[in-house]
Amino acid sequence: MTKSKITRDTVRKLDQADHLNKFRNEFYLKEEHYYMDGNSLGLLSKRAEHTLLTALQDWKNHGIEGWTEGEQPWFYMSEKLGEMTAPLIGAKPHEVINTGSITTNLHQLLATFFKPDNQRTKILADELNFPSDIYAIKSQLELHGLDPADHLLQVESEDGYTLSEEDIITEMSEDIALLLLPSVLYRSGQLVDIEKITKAAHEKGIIVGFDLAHSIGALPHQLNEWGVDFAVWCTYKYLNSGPGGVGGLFVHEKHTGRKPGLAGWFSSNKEKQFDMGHTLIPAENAGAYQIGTPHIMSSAPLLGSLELFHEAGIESVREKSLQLTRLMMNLIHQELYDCGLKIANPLEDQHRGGHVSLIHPEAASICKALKDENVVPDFRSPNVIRLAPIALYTSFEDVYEVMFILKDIIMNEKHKQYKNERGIIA
Ligand SMILES: Cc1ncc(COP(=O)(O)O)c(C=O)c1O
Ligand SMILES: Nc1c(O)cccc1C(=O)C[C@H](N)C(=O)O
Repeated sequence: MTKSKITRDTVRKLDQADHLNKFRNEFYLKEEHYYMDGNSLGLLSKRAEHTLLTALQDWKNHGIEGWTEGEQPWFYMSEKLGEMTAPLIGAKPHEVINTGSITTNLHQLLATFFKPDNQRTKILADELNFPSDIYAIKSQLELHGLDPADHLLQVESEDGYTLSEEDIITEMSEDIALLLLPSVLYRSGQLVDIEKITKAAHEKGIIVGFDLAHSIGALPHQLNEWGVDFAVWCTYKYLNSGPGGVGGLFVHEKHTGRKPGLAGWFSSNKEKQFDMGHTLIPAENAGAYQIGTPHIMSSAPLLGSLELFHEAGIESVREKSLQLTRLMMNLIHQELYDCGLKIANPLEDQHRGGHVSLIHPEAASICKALKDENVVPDFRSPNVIRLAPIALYTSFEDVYEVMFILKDIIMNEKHKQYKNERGIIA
């Protein structure tokens, strides 16, 4: 933690020295408004707006021919997005495709990779993962006639917020077929060591999948080098593709040719697709794991959004993100030490993702008070306030302002006028 006092002057100097500062103008930010929820839904950029409008224009100008004509031909958009995403996750272009959502892609890849046999019938996961992932695992087990109560193992958390990598490795027994973990835990923001876990699982003959929802666009990955078997993610968080934006998936090239568990005509080799045969000839790349017609209007914004990541560079994004979250934690130590807040995310750079996670017994009412003061946090039941300063559009001075607004709310008990319970969307 820093020793010298952080002042407004300190943070202004950080903003002046910030070479990502120029990207702020690319986004629709409201004046005097502090958006700290880009880990749930990122903000609209002008580039994303432009590529979405271009898709509409292509439809207007070309009708059905838009599949192959126009500025952004729809037939190849999922592959193009995959290519553009590959550098963000350390993948080869043919290992990535944008399609579906996290949950549907997870169903697809569990159907593809989970092949219980006499020896291996179990899936290893953790008790802190997002519910949808666990629901998908349970339904896939049931489709195989396996009872989740016996065949789903969930690594327990000691503190209710973080996982011990050693505990995960200890659970890797001979009867486990597949391991699924989040890269960054959605509540606490803990970053799991993907390389270490993958290596340990492979030594035990276990297939490894990761849910990158809370790390893609916030930090770099090396999925190909680390040998991860498959991964899924959404693009509406740090990648700013908009609500319901297209998801993505990665299948390591060592699995090229593996038959998709859930086939559809968009799993086809593109040259053969319109032969309309009843025997699927799958694409020879990650495209094989698509199912049906791509959702073009939910994919097009990502084209523009990814341009920004290419210009900024994911290493620089991570560097600034760490600086922002470190500043936030330092200000908590300096200004909010007696506000009853506890930092739930790991403090070390190599163990935390892109958001800061604060625990407070009145977290729900504090979040409501923050919203009324033009700060957008999010609340996760029962007691977590998540704050995500985003490298491409949050300034250091924004973080400073937010911390003083939070201090004022708690010290002056402004949150007491709100009910300490969640809203419908938390
Ligand atoms: C870790 C994680 N997994 C899964 C989901 C669900 O994703 P989707 O609704 O896009 O399928 C989310 C967020 O909604 C998430 O944060
Ligand atoms: N996917 C969401 C949605 O459809 C509505 C509201 C929020 C979300 C989210 O993405 C929540 C997010 N995954 C989380 O970490 O809590």
